[in-house]
Amino acid sequence: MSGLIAIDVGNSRVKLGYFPAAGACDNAPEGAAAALLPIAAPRLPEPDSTLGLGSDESWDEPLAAWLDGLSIDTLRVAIGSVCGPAAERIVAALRDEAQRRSCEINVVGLTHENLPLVTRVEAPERVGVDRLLTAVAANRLRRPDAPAIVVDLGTAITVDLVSADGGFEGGAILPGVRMSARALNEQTEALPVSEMVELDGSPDAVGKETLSAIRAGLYWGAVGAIRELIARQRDRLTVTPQVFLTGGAAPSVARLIGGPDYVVRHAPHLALSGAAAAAESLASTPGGA
Ligand SMILES: Nc1ncnc2c1ncn2[C@@H]1O[C@H](COP(=O)(O)OP(=O)(O)O)[C@@H](O)[C@H]1O
Ligand SMILES: CC(C)(COP(=O)(O)O)[C@@H](O)C(=O)NCCC(=O)O
Ligand SMILES: [K+]
Repeated sequence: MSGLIAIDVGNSRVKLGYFPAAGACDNAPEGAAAALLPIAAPRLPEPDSTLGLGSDESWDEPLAAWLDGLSIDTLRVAIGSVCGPAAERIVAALRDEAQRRSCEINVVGLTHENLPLVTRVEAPERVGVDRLLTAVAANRLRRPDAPAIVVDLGTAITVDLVSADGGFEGGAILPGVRMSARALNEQTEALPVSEMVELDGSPDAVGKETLSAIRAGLYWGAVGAIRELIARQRDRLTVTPQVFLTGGAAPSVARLIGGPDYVVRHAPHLALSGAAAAAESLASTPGGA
């Protein structure tokens, strides 16, 4: 059995997902649900199992344990990266594992050039491939007549527009929650660092001491910025968009982003699923991987 290992290399974490059926097209929905989807866009592949690796952790043990649980005889890998050193590290770790297990390894790097996605931006090669991968995934999730807005709350926060014809139109980039927390600490004399765990749950907007005030600002600042960007992107559209939310900070803000005229869906593995969808489309392209 081989399946596919999709990898999304971000600036904070490397995310791996195992897709046992990637390459096969047996997961398209039937009946009424199928009528809601474009013919060329079967349902989004979902990972059976995922692994997240932080840059300051050791990777060998968790990676070996995760691979043991998959019982695969070939490492078929599709990788999308916005952080070169972490990408090199994970590919080296996988090659070591392949050698140790005497199994074949095949790594495909995903770039704007081999994704099933039209980009309407000035320099597609400079757009983070994670943004493009989530757009590929959004094209598998959205109704064929509806545009999508994809919000990725990672190291940075991105809010991107995918038009109803499936094109990546660009979007907005702002500092992520942890990055903002660190900047407040590093660039002032008096402000402490607010740890991420302290952002779980909605803080009171009127902080009664410094840390509570920082928490209020970071949390509601991110929520407000995202809501404003969605509203402004939505203003350009004639059809109500579907909004998809992903990334490390998505669970804590998901329920607060919804607006009066759009529906928000939390999709935890959007970039991984987009990478699996891209690998599927490459495998079905003559001359593809
Ligand atoms: N409990 C939390 N509350 C708010 N934000 C969080 C929390 N946990 C993680 N984050 C945010 O998620 C980011 C990591 O998300 P991730 O999607 O893995 O990033 P990347 O793709 O950039 O590596 C952190 O930088 C931080 O901003
Ligand atoms: C905006 C990003 C830093 C987000 O990365 P992440 O938060 O997922 O680590 C990444 O997509 C990137 O490096 N982009 C390059 C510039 C661009 O997308 O236009
Ligand atoms: K990301």
